[in-house]
Amino acid sequence: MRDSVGRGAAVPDAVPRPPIHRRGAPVRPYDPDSLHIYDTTLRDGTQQEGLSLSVGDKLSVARHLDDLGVGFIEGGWPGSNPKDAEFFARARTELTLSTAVLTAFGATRRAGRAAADDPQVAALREAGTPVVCLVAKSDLRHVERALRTSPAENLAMIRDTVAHLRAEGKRVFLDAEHFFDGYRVHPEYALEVVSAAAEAGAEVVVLCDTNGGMLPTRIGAVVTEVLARTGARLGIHCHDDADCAVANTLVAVEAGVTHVQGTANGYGERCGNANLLSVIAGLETKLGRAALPPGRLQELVRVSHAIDEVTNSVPDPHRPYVGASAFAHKAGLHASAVKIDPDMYQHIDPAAVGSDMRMLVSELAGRATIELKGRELGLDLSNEREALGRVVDLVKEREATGFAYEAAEASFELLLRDEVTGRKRFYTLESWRVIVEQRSDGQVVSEATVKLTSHGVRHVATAEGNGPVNALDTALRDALEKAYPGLADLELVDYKVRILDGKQGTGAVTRVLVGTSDGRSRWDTIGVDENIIAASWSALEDAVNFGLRRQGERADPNAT
Ligand SMILES: CC(=O)SCCNC(=O)CCNC(=O)[C@H](O)C(C)(C)COP(=O)(O)OP(=O)(O)OC[C@H]1O[C@@H](n2cnc3c(N)ncnc32)[C@H](O)[C@@H]1OP(=O)(O)O
Ligand SMILES: CC(=O)C(=O)O
Repeated sequence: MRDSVGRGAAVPDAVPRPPIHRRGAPVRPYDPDSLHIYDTTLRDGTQQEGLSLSVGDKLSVARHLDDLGVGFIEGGWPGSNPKDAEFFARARTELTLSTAVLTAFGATRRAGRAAADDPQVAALREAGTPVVCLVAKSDLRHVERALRTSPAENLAMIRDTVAHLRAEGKRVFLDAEHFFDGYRVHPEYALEVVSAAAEAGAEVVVLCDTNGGMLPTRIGAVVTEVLARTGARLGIHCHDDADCAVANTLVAVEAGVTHVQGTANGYGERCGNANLLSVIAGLETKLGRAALPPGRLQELVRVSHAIDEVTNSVPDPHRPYVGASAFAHKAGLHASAVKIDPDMYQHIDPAAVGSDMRMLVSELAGRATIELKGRELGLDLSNEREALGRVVDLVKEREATGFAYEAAEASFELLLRDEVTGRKRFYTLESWRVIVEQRSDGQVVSEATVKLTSHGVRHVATAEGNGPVNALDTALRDALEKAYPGLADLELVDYKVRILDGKQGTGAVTRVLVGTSDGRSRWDTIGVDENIIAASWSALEDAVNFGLRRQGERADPNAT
């Protein structure tokens, strides 16, 4: 066998592959003590620009995290502000955690002061949590320039504060701030910080990439060295400024850390923290480490979205594992392979994290895409090669004129069902008309008239609306409601317009997307035309037709 550049090198026929743990049970059993999953959403997560949580919100996020099964929830910095202090006070009576342990975060004592007399340390003591996480400087430059104290006093601040809190009966973790930057310039001092903390009784020393600029190779190498030279139990806390926080965290685990910190959805200061949800998924599905109690990984998507809801964040569809697009397939070639085996274009089984595979129909689709989409819609199209070809052609033709079916799945479903199960119509349209009138008092009113025939009866309806589309929608439904009273349940809930550049030589076209709800579910339809009202009409007609099909209404056999 020759290689692709013809060098004639021997290539083994079968390259042995490393095991992939993505479908089987984790290799190591769940043991929350041997691998700490430490969430800092309520502390570092709230350092994100634009994110501010009430005490009630914080309690609610804590419940979601506990539901997921993380080992530790850092509730905040009790010495920082009244809200965080109140959180810990209310947590005592209002928060019952089943898997997680609540922790309080704060700094070591101030320079030149006894730990017992430091008000900030007192707040940590009084927070009432069994665990305290201290932040300490481990970069000599920060000791000298930010703390403005001596290297020895910084070590004393660490020892005293850890020992004091241990004597108070607390478990202590220590976040070694700027560890990786400090280690590069003054490795011996950074190691002294780790040893000082561990010797004073810190259970875990957490190496922090505070500025988020590290790359995985560096993290792996430093963790290996620090473990070998200190023997301390190590943790990892990474920021995402170089877009490597999750990778850095996983590499640190492979190098031997047994405590990982991160935030839900990666919220956090500047570019955010390591997304703990991705870290958990990576640990479980790729490294064979059980990060959560059995059965909880399937809650990942739900918990991610629930926390987005509380924090008032728009879920990013492209988030790995939990985003709506994480297992959505658009390219026809991908779909053709996925049809044979979803593993061919998926790095894990979406069900493992509580997600689903989805097919996106667009101009990039092929027959396999449509067949799989049909399967999602309950249609077996495996023996419908010709119909599939027609649908692919229709989709491509229409998308070339401005349609975008991936945003309007209901319109696609109508198109597909028309092609494979036959047209189903509920009325014959005679005409529609809209008048927009400005009256002498300055008021602008819209009035629409729709004329149609359904089951042999002609209906004419005129309606006013606060705009031409609203008037048309009302008139269409008024006209049809006698034949189909169930239409009263439908409501137009979203309306979006986009002007698209025309193809060569033609004018610009308008794409209208309409969202409709029946109070239980929502569907999206599309219309495209040079005229905005005509585009809206098409989208409204699809919305009504889809609603009537969904309600199982009887079609009009004479409708055209
Ligand atoms: C890397 C991280 O993300 S760590 C978490 C950072 N989070 C926050 O800062 C949010 C909460 N912070 C706060 O509410 C306030 O900054 C407080 C209450 C902690 C302190 O407020 P202030 O007393 O007004 O001090 P200020 O914020 O200006 O400066 C921080 C002080 O802490 C000192 N400090 C910083 N790190 C440490 C440490 N690890 N141990 C002891 N002292 C420290 C600084 O030297 C500075 O001291 P100075 O007042 O003598 O100059
Ligand atoms: C402790 C912490 O949040 C950091 O070093 O980034």
